[in-house]
Amino acid sequence: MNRIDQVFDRLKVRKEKALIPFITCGDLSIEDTAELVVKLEASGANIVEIGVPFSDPLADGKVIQESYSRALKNGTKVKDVFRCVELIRKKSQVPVILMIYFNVVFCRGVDLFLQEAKKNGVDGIIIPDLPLEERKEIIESCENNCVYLIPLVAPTSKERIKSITQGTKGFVYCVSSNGITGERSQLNKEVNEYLDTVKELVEIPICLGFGISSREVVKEVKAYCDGVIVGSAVVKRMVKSKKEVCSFLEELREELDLK
Ligand SMILES: O=P(O)(O)OC[C@@H](O)[C@@H](O)c1c[nH]c2ccccc12
Repeated sequence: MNRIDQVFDRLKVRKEKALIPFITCGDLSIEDTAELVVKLEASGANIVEIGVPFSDPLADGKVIQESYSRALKNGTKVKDVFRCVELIRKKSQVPVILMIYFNVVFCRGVDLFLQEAKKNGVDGIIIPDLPLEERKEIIESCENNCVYLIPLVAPTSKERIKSITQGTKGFVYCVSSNGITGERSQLNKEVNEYLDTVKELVEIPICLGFGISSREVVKEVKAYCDGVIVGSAVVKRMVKSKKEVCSFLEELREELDLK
């Protein structure tokens, strides 16, 4: 069974929500990135999303763009990302999802990429710029390797939500608002209705990401989704100190667990 399903099954029984931090691979050293993932799990993360640095991250805001630039400057390549997951697997079974731009997968070769992902212990991938025409080939290869392709839906997806999510597994990533990643002081007011709409259309868990940067925002949305994804707010703290990221996660965990 895929580790992502195991996590959501467990959370469902306990009536808990998933906390999913995003970090860039290779902004810190590969060893430190792996060590941080283990610490994030101990601080309350249920799944970890790891960004594969890319030179032209068109869906990302300033914080993640700059983190990717530093990681690329450090020489981070796809093989280093796999090595990082391999290191994580020596110490932890936390589900790992790679956030990766299509070009990087394509250059490696879809099948080869997914075989390596599986071999090193990756559980899912998110490809924000995946053209629908290319999806079939990727989904097939994902199936063969038991790696889940996590679909992304946005408030503008509307009647396409069903087709975007069809045949996908793990969870649906609901983007809170159009635009790029990055902290927002407030989420758009209709986010709860949008989450209710998605929930009605899909059978797998739904998680919300984009602009979740504080305990207050988590409090507002937690009842409407099965988990939250927190990127820029984590990356910003990660470069300051690992301790700071961990206490931030503990705070969000506490909020999610408040009934
Ligand atoms: O940074 P934010 O606003 O907290 O959003 C999560 C996000 O960082 C992470 O899931 C992510 C990083 N890069 C992406 C590209 C597309 C979709 C999602 C992402």
